[in-house]
This record gives sequence, C-alpha cells and structure tokens, in this order.
Amino acid sequence: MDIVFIRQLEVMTVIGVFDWEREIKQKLVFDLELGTDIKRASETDELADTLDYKAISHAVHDFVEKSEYQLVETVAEKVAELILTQFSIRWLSLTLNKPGAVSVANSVGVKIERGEKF
Ligand SMILES: Nc1nc2c(c(=O)[nH]1)N=C([C@H](O)[C@@H](O)CO)CN2
Repeated sequence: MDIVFIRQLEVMTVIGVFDWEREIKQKLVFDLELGTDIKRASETDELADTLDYKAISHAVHDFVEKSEYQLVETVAEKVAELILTQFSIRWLSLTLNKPGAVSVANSVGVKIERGEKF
C-alpha cells in the first residue's frame, strides 16, 4: 500500500465544549495519510489516476470550516467518513491537533485509522 499524505492542514472553526468556545473560532490542524496504489499514476503521469491531494485538502477544509462540533473526536470521525465516501480511498490515518487548547501542552487531539489496509 502506498500513501498520499497531507500535513499541517489548518482550519479555523468553532470547536469546543465550553460556552466561550462557542463564541470564537480556533485552529485545528490535520495530518492525513491516505492509502492508495500510485503505480498506475506513475506510469500514465495523469492526475486522474491518483488521489488529488489538492481536491481532498479543500474538501476537508470547507467541511471543517462550516462545522460547529464540540469534541475533536466528532470532527475526526466526520472527516474520515467524508474522505472515505467522497474519494476512492480504502484506508486512512487522521491526526487532529487542537494546538493551544491546553496551556501546559504544545498540542492535544486524536489519531484514528479507518478502513482496511491492503
Ligand atoms: N478528549 C477530549 N477532551 C477534551 C476535549 C475534546 O474535544 N476531546 N475538549 C475540551 C475543551 O473543548 C478544551 O479543548 C478547551 O480548552 C476539553 N477536553
């Protein structure tokens, strides 16, 4: 299995459980690893034969920017669902950082894997 990756995808959005967090936008940062097979694209040199990291990046950004979830867990799961259903992807790893959420930590968040490795 090959990987197309997207690192440090930043989105400003409403996220958090506390009242004050519902009034502001905070930064979420995504690292994505998308399972694929790059063999065909490497032979044809055609974008249509691979995962378009630009299209996926913008789909994730647009979705998260409009969302208003409380937990990072919910955002992670919804983004994983979006990617697996809208693109030809069978496995992914998603790390979601909420930097600055905890004053004594550089970042906090979740990491999930979804789908089947092949
Ligand atoms: N496992 C989680 N713990 C916490 C979350 C969360 O989304 N998942 N969220 C908060 C608050 O919103 C926090 O980020 C405010 O600083 C606390 N714990």
